[in-house]
Amino acid sequence: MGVSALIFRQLFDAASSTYTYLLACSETKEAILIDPVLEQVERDLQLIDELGLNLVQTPNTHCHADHITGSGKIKSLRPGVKSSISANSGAAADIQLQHGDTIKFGTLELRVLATPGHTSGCKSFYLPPVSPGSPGLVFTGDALLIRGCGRTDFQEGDAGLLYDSVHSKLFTLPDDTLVYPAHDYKGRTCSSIAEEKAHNPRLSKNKEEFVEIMNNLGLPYPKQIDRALPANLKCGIDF
Ligand SMILES: N[C@@H](CCC(=O)N[C@@H](CSS)C(=O)NCC(=O)O)C(=O)O
Ligand SMILES: [Fe+2]
Repeated sequence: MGVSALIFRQLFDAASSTYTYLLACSETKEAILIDPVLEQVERDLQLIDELGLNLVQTPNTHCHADHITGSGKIKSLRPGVKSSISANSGAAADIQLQHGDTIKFGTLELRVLATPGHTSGCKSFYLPPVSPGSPGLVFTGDALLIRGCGRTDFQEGDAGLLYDSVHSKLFTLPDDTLVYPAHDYKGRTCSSIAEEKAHNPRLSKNKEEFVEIMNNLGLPYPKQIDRALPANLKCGIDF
């Protein structure tokens, strides 16, 4: 399998600072779209069509609190597409993901890793190296952000659990694994496991210090939370 086996695009929603990821198998053209955003569905489907891809699934890393998922709208426009999210997110989806599952697209597959703590249903998606010497990719949702992590003050948040998830499931991946988060608020696009182990100002601390930091973030609630959470429990239908 060569490097060109993977087609990969990182897409951005400026209103919520959310990253959506398009991954496709270059051999079969089967594609998945991780964490689509409702307001960007037309843009993303246009790109998929322009690249000649066949979208099969829209995996969500978790039940988002700051924006509405595009999964429901995509399903209404492309009835063959399946939505997916963690089984213990409480959210409706065609496929309920569990730790250890795989998400297949053509000859490639993502491994589902349970990384709870920001929410109890948070999952990360790991794509092992597609060719010898190339790095794996991990899509970390809000569990691990670049030089940060998801907040733990709502949606079943649990700072100690998040620390254990990141250290046991993400920091044990190969150091050169590229980290692609669900958000960045400072214009950064990508990191690596080695970088985050060394320089993440929260997660490089010990667990006690981490919990203390997380309990004192003092962040305002996301602006769209009251609209986003009920909609995302219904696969992104806005009431
Ligand atoms: N200002 C934004 C929301 C910012 C925010 O709370 N982001 C979340 C991820 S979305 S649930 C978070 O976990 N942030 C951690 C951090 O350290 O910033 C809005 O109003 O939407
Ligand atoms: Fe979140």
